[in-house]
Amino acid sequence: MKTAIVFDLDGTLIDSAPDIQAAINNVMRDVATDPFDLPTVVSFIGNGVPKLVERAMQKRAIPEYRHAELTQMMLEFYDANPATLTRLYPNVQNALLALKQRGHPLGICTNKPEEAARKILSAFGLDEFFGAVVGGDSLPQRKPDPAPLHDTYQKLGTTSCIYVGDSEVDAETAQRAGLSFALFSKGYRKTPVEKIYNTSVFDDFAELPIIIETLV
Ligand SMILES: O=C(O)COP(=O)(O)O
Ligand SMILES: [Mg+2]
Repeated sequence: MKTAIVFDLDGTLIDSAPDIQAAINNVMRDVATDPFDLPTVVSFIGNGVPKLVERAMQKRAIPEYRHAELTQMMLEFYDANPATLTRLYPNVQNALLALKQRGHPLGICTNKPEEAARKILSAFGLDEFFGAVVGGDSLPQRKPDPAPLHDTYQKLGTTSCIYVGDSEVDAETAQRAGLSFALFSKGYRKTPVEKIYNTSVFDDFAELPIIIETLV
């Protein structure tokens, strides 16, 4: 069996921050507090929706007891418009096609809720590329716990896997899973590339198929 290539979603295949910003700012409007600019929202992304809401609440000094309610609100706003302002990064489609044609099983391992992830993939016509989609709410554990990543490539029927992601969380997940990690440098990371665990770094998806061939 060929090596599985598993991808993170937010900040890796898709630039989704503008839709996430719109949803969290709808929540902020409903609780009568100020909206967030895009860089601030980007700094909240990476550990899933409940954590994003927690970070937003801390910034606006909203009392903790409202967390479940505001998380539910966020999920509803986001689910209504998960792919309105979201864009694929350049050359993603061709890279997926090239990897698929070479026989690599492809999967998604994201901290985004699974249903939203599936909706976005289908909105961009990418759903048929992926044999497994594991979200932040698919298992009791979420990244950086390695369990969702192990689950993704096991669902693809392989034992070898390369993870492709954009963040510190993805790097830690791959490292804890004992896997190679290709870091997309143009996503939502907060730390210099040199300080993030990786086996390879790329800034354009046109380079990815070649990088993968050197790693397998
Ligand atoms: O939902 C998040 O916070 C991050 O999602 P990702 O794992 O696809 O980057
Ligand atoms: Mg990401």
